[in-house]
Amino acid sequence: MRTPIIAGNWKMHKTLEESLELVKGLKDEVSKAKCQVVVCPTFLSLAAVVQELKGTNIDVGAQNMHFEDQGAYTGEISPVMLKHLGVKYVIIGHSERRQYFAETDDMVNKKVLAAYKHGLIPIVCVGETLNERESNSTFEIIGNQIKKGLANLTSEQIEELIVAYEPIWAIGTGKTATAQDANSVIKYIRDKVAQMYGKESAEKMRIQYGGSVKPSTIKEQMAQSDIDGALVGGASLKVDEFAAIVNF
Ligand SMILES: O=C(CO)COP(=O)(O)O
Repeated sequence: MRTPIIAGNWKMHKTLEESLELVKGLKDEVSKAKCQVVVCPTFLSLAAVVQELKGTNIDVGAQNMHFEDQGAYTGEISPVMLKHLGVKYVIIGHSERRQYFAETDDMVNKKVLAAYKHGLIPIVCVGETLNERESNSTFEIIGNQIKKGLANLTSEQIEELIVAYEPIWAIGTGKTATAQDANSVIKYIRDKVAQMYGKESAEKMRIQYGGSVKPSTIKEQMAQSDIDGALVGGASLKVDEFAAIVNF
């Protein structure tokens, strides 16, 4: 049995004060959640949010990081820095990073390896554009992202890793993939990983769905055979909505 994991990706939202207000509100509301709960604030709020959530059932993740330990990379944050803060997860290869900051599968792979080097658990995002979906290349695109992004890992690392399947056309648009469609792509991801690392490890790996997840969509999504959680954007910015999702 895979324990469900639901994470909030706050993207570039919330000042430090607003971040603290959100997690203070969330603490009690999600204390009885049956899934693992993660929030991913901006870098500037990470330290304070980690402190505020000590002793609660909410873990903290970062939204990105560099793959080097340190160096002349102006404006970047390293895995060492995240680990020292008490951050547990890191989102890698979000489609917005790929689209606006030119992240490639090769960089994604370097970041995944760097995350493990420093004891962080990666949440690796994959997903197809609307064009790719309409030209029937979803499986090919996702297959390549998985093959390249998850190269050179051990089966133990795969068992800990989290993949987030986020169809790009469903992000922030209010359109969700049907739960059945999402489940079939997620099953494909699991098969692909099974080819690379064996069925046993692939069965342990958790795969989230992301893209306009709301309180009204989560139940059906979580009822699917292979969907093990959600990566939530917009709806993770409000206490009542994120709490309703997590307590699905
Ligand atoms: O990109 C997402 C989470 O990483 C999804 O965002 P929305 O839930 O706002 O569509």
